[in-house]
Amino acid sequence: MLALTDITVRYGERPVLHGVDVTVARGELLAVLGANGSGKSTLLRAAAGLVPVEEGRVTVDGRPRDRLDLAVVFQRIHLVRRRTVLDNACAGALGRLPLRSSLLGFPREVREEAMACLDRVGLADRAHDRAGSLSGGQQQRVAVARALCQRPRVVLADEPVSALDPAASEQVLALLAELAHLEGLAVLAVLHQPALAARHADRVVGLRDGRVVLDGAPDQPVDSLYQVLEAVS
Ligand SMILES: Nc1ncnc2c1ncn2[C@@H]1O[C@H](COP(=O)(O)OP(=O)(O)OP(=O)(O)O)[C@@H](O)[C@H]1O
Repeated sequence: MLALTDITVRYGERPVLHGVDVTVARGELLAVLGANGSGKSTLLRAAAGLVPVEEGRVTVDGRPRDRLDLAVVFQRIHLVRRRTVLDNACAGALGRLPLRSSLLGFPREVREEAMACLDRVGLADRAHDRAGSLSGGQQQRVAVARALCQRPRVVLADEPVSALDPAASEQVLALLAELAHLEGLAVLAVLHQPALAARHADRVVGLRDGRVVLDGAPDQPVDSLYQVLEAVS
């Protein structure tokens, strides 16, 4: 479904991704692991079209990626805290609504769809509360509902649980896996916790210095990704 092929990204003169190939199948949760600075977020941003790709291509089902194909969930949860949970979920539909209709308030069918998305993440009963009154884990689930309301085929999650406690992290990862498995989405999640990836992902990709150095079973040893190269004396 999602294919990143031969992706090279440079920040100024410095290459940070060197011809990276990554695919995510429909119905699959792929975890991207790697040490700080290995290029995980840059890979996700390249997939989302948020950084210019010097070489390579991003396709969804073999076609050049369309902006609406992909929804992004960030580590820092960007909800409008003083608006309701439902309004925040509705915002996922903005990309396909004419400007005028969103200025007048979300149409009924969008509100119904957003309610269904909130139900999907287990938060329909909080729909009319202010988003800012929810816990961090609940807010991240609202962000997932907003992503779903975009009707994407691919979900890209950039360290979605880094700010959450262990129980909320398990819940959000389990939700992302469920969306992949039951809704047939391709989900790519950048993670800092190999143990979470082992429990929830279908496959892991490991990056080191902007290159893919492992790709396979989620419970394989990944220590080598985090080993600091010892200085040669
Ligand atoms: N906007 C930017 N301008 C210049 N260099 C950048 C920029 N963003 C990232 N980099 C550099 O690119 C490299 C890869 O960064 P990236 O954020 O993709 O790594 P990461 O694996 O996600 O790291 P972390 O785990 O710390 O979030 C790093 O050396 C970083 O300093």
